[in-house]
Amino acid sequence: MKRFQHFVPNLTLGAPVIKSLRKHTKAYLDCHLMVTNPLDYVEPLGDAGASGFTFHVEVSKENWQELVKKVKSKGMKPGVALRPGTPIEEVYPLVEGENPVEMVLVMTVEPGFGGQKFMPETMEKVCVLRAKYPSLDIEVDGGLGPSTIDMAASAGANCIVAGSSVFGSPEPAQVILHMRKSVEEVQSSS
Ligand SMILES: O=C(CO)[C@@H](O)[C@H](O)COP(=O)(O)O
Repeated sequence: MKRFQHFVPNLTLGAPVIKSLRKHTKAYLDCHLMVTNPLDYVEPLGDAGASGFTFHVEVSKENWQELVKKVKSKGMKPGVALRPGTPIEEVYPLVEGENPVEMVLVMTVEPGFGGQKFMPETMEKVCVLRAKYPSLDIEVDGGLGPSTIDMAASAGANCIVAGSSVFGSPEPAQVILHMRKSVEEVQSSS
């Protein structure tokens, strides 16, 4: 097994992958930086054509303002992510600051691996955020699929990250459609 990122700065899915994808698509390329030093990746990812740059609040308490400024200056949308055990209050200053993040990613599993079980207790954070910030983009990531999407959508999440449920399905388009509908239904009823 090879471990990248700390001894060397490479990421398995880093700027070279984004650069290659960008040649073939105009799609929104959402990058979630599960690293301790996100600042080091702003320039390479921006130059490669990333659309969104989400860093973790747990590692950015000292420099989030600088990070947000730099991310915006590279034409990307700044987001902040938090682990299941991190209190939601920690992101408030980043949403309410002079130069705010534009998306909050509430992790619904411990970051690191696909295929984990959705943690329903994280939905309380989504509800609190949605009540406080009606127009904020709220993303959820981990264990999302047809059996969990309604919980996330009704809590107020509007950006859904899904791996196993989509790529493990014989009908990925149907799974995406199902999740999209669930989010749209909540949006049209509120
Ligand atoms: O990488 C992580 C968590 O860090 C995963 O949560 C994937 O982003 C989504 O995978 P599934 O949970 O949908 O398999």
